[in-house]
Amino acid sequence: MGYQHIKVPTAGEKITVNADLSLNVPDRPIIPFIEGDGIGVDITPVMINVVDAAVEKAYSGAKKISWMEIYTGEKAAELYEGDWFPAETLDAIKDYVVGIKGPLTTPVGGGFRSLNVALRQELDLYVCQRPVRWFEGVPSPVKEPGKTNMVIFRENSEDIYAGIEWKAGTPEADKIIDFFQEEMGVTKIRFPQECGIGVKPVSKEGTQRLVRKAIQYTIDQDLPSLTIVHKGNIMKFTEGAFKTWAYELAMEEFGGELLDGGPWVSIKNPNTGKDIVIKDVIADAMLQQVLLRPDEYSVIATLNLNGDYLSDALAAQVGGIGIAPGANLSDNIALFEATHGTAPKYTGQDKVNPGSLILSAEMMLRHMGWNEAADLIIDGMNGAIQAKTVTYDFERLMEGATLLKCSEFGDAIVKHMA
Ligand SMILES: NC(=O)C1=CN([C@@H]2O[C@H](COP(=O)(O)OP(=O)(O)OC[C@H]3O[C@@H](n4cnc5c(N)ncnc54)[C@H](OP(=O)(O)O)[C@@H]3O)[C@@H](O)[C@H]2O)C=CC1
Ligand SMILES: O=C(O)CCC(=O)C(=O)O
Ligand SMILES: [Mg+2]
Repeated sequence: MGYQHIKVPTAGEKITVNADLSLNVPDRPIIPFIEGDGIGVDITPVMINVVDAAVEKAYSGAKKISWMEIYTGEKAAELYEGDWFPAETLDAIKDYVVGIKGPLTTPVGGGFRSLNVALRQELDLYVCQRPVRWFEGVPSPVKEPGKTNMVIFRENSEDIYAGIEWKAGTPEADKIIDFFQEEMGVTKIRFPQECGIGVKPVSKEGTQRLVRKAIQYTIDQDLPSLTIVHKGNIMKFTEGAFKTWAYELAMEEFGGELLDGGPWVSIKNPNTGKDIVIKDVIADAMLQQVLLRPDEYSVIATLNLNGDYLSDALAAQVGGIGIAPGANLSDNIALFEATHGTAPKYTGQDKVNPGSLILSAEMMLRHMGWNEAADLIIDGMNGAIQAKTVTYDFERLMEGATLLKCSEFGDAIVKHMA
């Protein structure tokens, strides 16, 4: 395919997807990447160096990634004459099926809508998978951070996060308010004048495709429980329905049985014969549960906004969003990205922690079946942290640590690859 600005590497081949959704990964796959705005300029080159070093060390030249830069955000706007979200970026991700991105800026309270959310929506990347684990030695605000080991499955296409909203005072907002009041009998809009309106779509299909992935992951990884997190006591037909549909799926597709009359459900792991408990917790209570009793939670399935809040909160528990990785997944496309944003005050200072994006790349290598290279990244990360050679976010909380720049932390990870 001919692109306007994307330069396809001359060496390398596409990863392709088989009918059973497994991947064919050539020894020289072309991987598209978006550098990202703000600190993207700092962390993305470091991520690429670390991944290249791990792949070289693991396979001695027999495998190598051909990186292909694609553009969204500020860099795209410069290159594509004001187009922040070029169509060929989407084409490239669809075509190459595995990619990685740095963070992208979203203005608050006006301006354009989130490009991160737009990528998820346009590519129907309906799972946002965010693992939360502690690396020994990382400073944490809790006493026993090692007890926090969870994987969040955040619904990535629906909810109030879909961006269906109208500004206060516009004819559109007034029209919706009139409709609610005059045709739907709504009397609870406290101040109908100058009132913004947002819509929260939550569907059975959207819920169940997310929960199906979360349950399958719990089975495949031989984990003990899945917790549905919702605010269904208040938002009955959106968050409450999410809970109901999640339990229904566990019963209907995974042979679940009610525990003590329900609503908790038990399913059997078909691979190990062990029981898996499917339970639910209301979202506000969950925020205190994960702090006080983290070892009772393993896999979490939740709605888009809850998942956004919970992933930053849990990241803080194990050392902060400097090392919180993530993946956006559809059935055949995977776009990996850090949990954090563009941290604009640090742009270009070679200062921030590249760990989040590096660990996102580690997830990408596992997705590709390159586990040896992924293992080296984990070894390198462990080694750099245990040597107390870390970026500012850890250094300021550790005793006797050496402060490294972003790029130097990347070098330390490479040095400590076993
Ligand atoms: N997926 C994406 O691309 C995302 C994009 N965004 C966007 O990013 C922009 C900025 O958002 P903001 O709310 O400030 O959140 P950020 O996640 O960008 O930053 C908040 C704080 O988190 C810490 N932090 C973030 N990244 C790192 C890192 N790599 N290493 C160490 N510390 C880090 C810093 O803390 P400290 O000040 O203590 O040093 C920083 O000030 C917004 O436009 C937002 O929409 C936000 C989230 C996700
Ligand atoms: O798109 C954005 O700007 C923010 C997204 C975000 O916070 C997230 O997905 O975790
Ligand atoms: Mg977030």
